[in-house]
Amino acid sequence: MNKKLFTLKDLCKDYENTPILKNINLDIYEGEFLTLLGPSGCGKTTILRLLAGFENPNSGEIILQEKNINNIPPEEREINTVFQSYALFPHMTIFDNVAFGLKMKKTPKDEIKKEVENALTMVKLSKHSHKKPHELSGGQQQRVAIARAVVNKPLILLLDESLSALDYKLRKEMQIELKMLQRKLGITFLFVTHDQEEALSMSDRIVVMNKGKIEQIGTPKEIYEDPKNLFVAQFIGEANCFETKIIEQQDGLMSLQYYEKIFHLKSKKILTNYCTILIRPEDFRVEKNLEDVKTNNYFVGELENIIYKGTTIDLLVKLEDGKEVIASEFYNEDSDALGYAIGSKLYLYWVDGWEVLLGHE
Ligand SMILES: Nc1ncnc2c1ncn2[C@@H]1O[C@H](COP(=O)(O)OP(=O)(O)OP(=O)(O)O)[C@@H](O)[C@H]1O
Repeated sequence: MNKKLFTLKDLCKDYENTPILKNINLDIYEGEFLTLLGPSGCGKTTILRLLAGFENPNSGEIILQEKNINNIPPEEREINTVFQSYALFPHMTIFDNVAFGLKMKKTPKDEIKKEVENALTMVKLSKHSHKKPHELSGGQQQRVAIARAVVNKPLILLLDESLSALDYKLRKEMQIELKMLQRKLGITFLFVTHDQEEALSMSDRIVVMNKGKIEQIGTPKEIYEDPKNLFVAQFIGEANCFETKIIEQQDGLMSLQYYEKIFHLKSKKILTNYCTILIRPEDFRVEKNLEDVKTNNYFVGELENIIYKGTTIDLLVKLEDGKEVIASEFYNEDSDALGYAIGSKLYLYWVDGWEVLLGHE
C-alpha cells in the first residue's frame, strides 16, 4: 500500500450536544479511491467538513503526513471539495470557472492558460471552454467542477454525493469516467455516497458507516464477501439471514441448528451460542428435485413469485418455517427459472464455504 496521507484519530463531533461522530479512526493513503458509505445522516459529510477544515472536531486529531492540522484554516489545507450541487459560478465561462483558484493564487496568466487547458482536455471539455455552465449538461457541469478542483493540484479531492443529481445512465457513465480520471491524476479521492453499488464499483477501499461510527473498512470484495456484521451484510446488497443455534464447534467444524435442520459448516471463527448464516441470493442454487441437490446445505420451500430483472431472475421462495428468501439466477435461453410454476416445491442449496457466518455481538 502507498504512503499514509491523512490519519483521523479518535475524532468526535457533537452538534447541539448530540454526538454525530463517535471515535472515528481512519487512515487515508496516497492515490487511493476511498469511499465513505452509509445511510443518510450517519455522518459522512461531517467527516468531509472536518477534513476540509469547515468545522472543528470536539476531540481527536486530524493528521496530515504526521502533522496535526486541527488548527490549520481551510484555505491552507490543500484540500478541494466537489459538492453535490457543483457550485459553479453561473456568470463565468467554463474556462474562468476552472481558472478561478489559480487567479486567486496570482498564478501567471500563461501558466493559468496552460493548466486550465490541460484540465479541460482531461475531462474532455476543451471545446466548451467559452460556454457558461447552464449551456452544459449535468454530467458536463460535474466534470467542470472536477476540473476546477484538480487544477489546484490538491492533496486530496473530497466528493460529496457528487453523482447523485445525475440520471441513472449518465451516473453509470460518470462512475467509470471518474474512476479512470482518478487513476490518471493519481490524486487521492475521498468519495461520499449512500449507494452501495456505486461504492463497490468505484472504490479501492470502502468505509461503511452507521450512526456516527465506522462498522467496517475494506476492499469492495472484502466488504461484500466477508461482512463483519449484519448491518454491513444487509447494507451492501441483499442477504438471506438464518438465525441458528450453535450445537457444537470442534476442529474447525460447526454444527448449527435451524428449526429441525442441522448444518455442519467449516468455520475458523470461534463463536458462542448463536450464529447467523448469511447467504447472498446469487449463491443459492435452485433445483426441483432433491436428487439434483449437490450438498447437504439446503432448504425446501414454495415458489411465491418470479421477478424478471433483465440479466437475472429473482425467485421469491417461502420456506417451510414461513421465512421468505430470495434466490437469484442468471437469465439465459436455457434458464429453467422462468418455467417454474408459482406454488411449486423448490430446493435451495449452496456450495460449502459460500456462506458467511456471523457471531452475535
Ligand atoms: N450544522 C449542523 N447542526 C446541527 N446538526 C447537524 C449539522 N450538520 C449536520 N448535522 C446532523 O448531523 C448528522 C450527520 O449529518 P451528515 O450530513 O454528516 O450525514 P450524511 O451521512 O452525510 O447524510 P446524507 O447522506 O443525508 O448527506 C445528521 O443527523 C444531521 O442532521
